Amino acid sequence: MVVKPRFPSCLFSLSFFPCFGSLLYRMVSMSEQTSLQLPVLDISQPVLTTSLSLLYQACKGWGFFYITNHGINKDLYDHLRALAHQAFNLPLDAKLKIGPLTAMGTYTPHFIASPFFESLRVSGPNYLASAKGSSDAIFEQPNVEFCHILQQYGEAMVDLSRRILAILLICLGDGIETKYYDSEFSACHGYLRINNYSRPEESSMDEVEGLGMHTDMSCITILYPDEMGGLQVRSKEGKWVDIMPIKGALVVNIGDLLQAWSNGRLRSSEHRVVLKQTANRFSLAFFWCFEDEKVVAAPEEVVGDGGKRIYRPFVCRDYIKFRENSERGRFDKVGYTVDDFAATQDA
Ligand SMILES: O=C(O)CCC(=O)C(=O)O
Ligand SMILES: [Fe+2]
Repeated sequence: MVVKPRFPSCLFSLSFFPCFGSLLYRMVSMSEQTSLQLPVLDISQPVLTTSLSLLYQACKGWGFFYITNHGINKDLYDHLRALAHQAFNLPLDAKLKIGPLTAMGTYTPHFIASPFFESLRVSGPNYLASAKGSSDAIFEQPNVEFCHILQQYGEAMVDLSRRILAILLICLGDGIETKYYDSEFSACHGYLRINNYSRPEESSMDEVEGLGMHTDMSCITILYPDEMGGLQVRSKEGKWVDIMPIKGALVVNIGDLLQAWSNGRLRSSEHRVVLKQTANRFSLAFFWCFEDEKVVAAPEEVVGDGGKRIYRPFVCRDYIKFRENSERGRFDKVGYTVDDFAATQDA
């Protein structure tokens, strides 16, 4: 049987790739070795009902999966990477002209999240205006190419986010997508974080944390990963497992807002980035979020008959403020999550 969600192009088929955690081989004994199998959704193909249950299992267990045939080609990514490289290579005082927090964009310098990480944020819905604000602040000449490519990438991510979200709602049960997609998710907005990682050549450490353990404050995150790898997810038992990059695939993960909205049925997992090589690492993380004033509350049908509500309803903005106040300058520590903010005694 084929399920037809509202966006015809969001139909998908699914396969599995085994992902063996190479780091894990050094960290745990042989008997504890874990191999992680995450579903790979071909987002251009019809969705089979059997595939939905496999996807749901992955989202419940790990909160991560891959998508292919997503329409973002490697040339676009390479081009964006080259242009972003020019921006990150500018002197610090030029980059600081963007932020830390301006209406247009945000630049996060080294030593905020980690000594090895800096990032540039481009916000929607007008990705062109946001990119232009940053670009005009840092480049001496207008950089039209940089702005247009960020606009193209941002808009493509919005479209993908909507399609992925519709599929995830279908996973949550009959009629959930039809009843709640428009009423709950139509005012969602997104932003792109361009992540640039570098570690010093002279470090004697085998590996360093490029981005400390955290959960994402999104409904979903779409990641264009670096082919060198380094992304790791924390299992429920607390073990770190590699999310290996797959050629041509994007990585999707569930964020805190969807975990709360789904009453914990979709998992927002802790993850981090480890740097094993001295080469520059680059990733594009797109966060699809509820609007600030949204009251996040799991609907009755999602909680299920006789189910207990494990989060109290909360305003999205209040959670973001809680996270910002709790985590400033301490990204390297165990971050707070939506559980710390809104879990009820039934959690
Ligand atoms: O760079 C990566 O692979 C992951 C980045 C990430 O987790 C984030 O930006 O929230
Ligand atoms: Fe993340």
